[in-house]
Amino acid sequence: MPPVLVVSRLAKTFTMHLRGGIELPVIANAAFALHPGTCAVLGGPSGVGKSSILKMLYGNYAASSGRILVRHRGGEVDLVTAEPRTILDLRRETIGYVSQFLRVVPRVGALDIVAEPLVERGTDRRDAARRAGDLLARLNLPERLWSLPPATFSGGEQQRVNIARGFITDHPILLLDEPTASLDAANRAVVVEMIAEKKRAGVALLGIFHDVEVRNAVADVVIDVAGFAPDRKAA
Ligand SMILES: Nc1ncnc2c1ncn2[C@@H]1O[C@H](COP(=O)(O)OP(=O)(O)OP(=O)(O)O)[C@@H](O)[C@H]1O
Repeated sequence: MPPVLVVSRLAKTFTMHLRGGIELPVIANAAFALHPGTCAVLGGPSGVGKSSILKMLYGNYAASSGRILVRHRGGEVDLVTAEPRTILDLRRETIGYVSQFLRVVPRVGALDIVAEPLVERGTDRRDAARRAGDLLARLNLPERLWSLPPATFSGGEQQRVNIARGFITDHPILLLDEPTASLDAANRAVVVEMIAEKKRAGVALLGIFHDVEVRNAVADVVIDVAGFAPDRKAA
């Protein structure tokens, strides 16, 4: 199967504008590809640039140079040079993202937060709510919490709402930033199973997992981000 996303010669240098413009090279020459039906994992020690890569792939951080070619609407888009509206369209249609923390919307209940991405894409509100409920039940979120805004939920409860929201759509590419960090063993196992289902559905996943057991259970390939480190002597 041809890849759905190809990264080549990707580099990121942060410029610290409030520190006299100090340049901090983090990634030089990253190269890898994501394939349908597989889960790749970004590996390497803390601070090596795993989150920075994930954020560039979602368009949150601008790359300094290189290419991120994504198969999108039957064509190909380079995320590095794409217009903001193209990036928004990519997020709508092609690239999903489960962040580490839920962005809580005041006064919106958990079930509606999970259903929202489907409603936005035109799914009937009742069907979307049913699918949201199925996911929340699967992730063991007590039904009495479904109508409440998650602001007061525990860290693990918020993370499960976030996972349900990220998994409810059918994006062909799914980025996962430590989705199991605050979960207990039972719920980690549910997420591992949900990732396996996405793979069977042909989704290409890329994630950061500090939990070794989860990583071993889901990873088809490990991308060693330390191999993309800039040459400090030359920098
Ligand atoms: N917005 C930013 N501005 C300046 N420096 C940044 C920014 N984001 C990340 N960095 C720096 O880039 C380097 C890589 O950070 P990043 O979060 O990508 O690493 P990581 O491999 O995901 O680490 P961890 O495993 O600890 O989460 C760090 O030295 C960090 O300080």
